[in-house]
Amino acid sequence: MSANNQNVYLKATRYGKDLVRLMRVYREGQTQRCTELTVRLLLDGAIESSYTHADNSVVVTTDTCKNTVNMIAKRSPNVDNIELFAQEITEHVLKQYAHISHAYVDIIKHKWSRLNVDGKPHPHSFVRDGEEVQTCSVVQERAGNKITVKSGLKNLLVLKTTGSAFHGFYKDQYTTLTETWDRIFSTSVDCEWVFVAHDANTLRRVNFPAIHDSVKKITTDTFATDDSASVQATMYLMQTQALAKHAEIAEISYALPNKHYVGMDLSKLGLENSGKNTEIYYPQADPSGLITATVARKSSSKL
Ligand SMILES: O=c1[nH]c(=O)c2[nH]c(=O)[nH]c2[nH]1
Repeated sequence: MSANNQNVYLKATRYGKDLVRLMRVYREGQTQRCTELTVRLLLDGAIESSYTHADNSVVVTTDTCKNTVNMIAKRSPNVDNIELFAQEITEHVLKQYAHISHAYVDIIKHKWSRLNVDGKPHPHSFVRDGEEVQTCSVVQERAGNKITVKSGLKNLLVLKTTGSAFHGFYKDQYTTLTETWDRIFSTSVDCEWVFVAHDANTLRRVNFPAIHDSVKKITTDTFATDDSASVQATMYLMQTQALAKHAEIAEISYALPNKHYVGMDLSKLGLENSGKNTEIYYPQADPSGLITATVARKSSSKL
């Protein structure tokens, strides 16, 4: 049966190349820098006929999408500034292909930190010191040359051994959790913030790496120093501080798993391991709590 006979329509399209992996090395005399990325480039536009009429003439191949990422990486001085690099890709795509109306770039930047040898930064050696990644998501639209930029950090694993409580929660016949005034708090930070401006020139002036470092510092400083009443309350504190400090950020979202560490019952071994004497915990793989929130400005400020 032909699809044209059905009472259906093509509602949304988007295609391109995912998992484009690359390592960019910058050689600056004796010192070298490197950036490892995983990139996704998706396109949309006047491409309906490729789905509905097998018309490949409108298809910029996904192979070309991969080539585009690698070509821009080769000629760009900004690969380590992933938000700028992503904008260079979206801008190229809209200039090059008149029938493409939207370009979507998502980037994951993997962690390589410079190694120290005898206390000195080594010129060309690096270490993967943690699974934390930096992310960004850029959408550029031909109409009005509108650009949306999101930045993020993911998989930042943190833990504190005290300074966290959880009590006064809603109780009914299904509640078995005991209240605590002192517990381990551990989470893997997943955070994303959206920038206010919508044109390329304004966004070019934003110092994305500095804002990333600042949001990370607000996150870790607040995590460490807040006398936490709950994951919810600590998260909200992080969000309000990030918005207070950075006028460029329109809204900020977190997803924080509550990675439970449960005090072990060692009473059968004749050992006291409860209350203030809890020293041995079981790190529970699952389930974990999952607390999320987005905090935005009531009236969006301008850059
Ligand atoms: O900080 C917390 N928030 C919750 O919503 C919750 N629920 C729970 O069982 N423990 C916790 N901890």
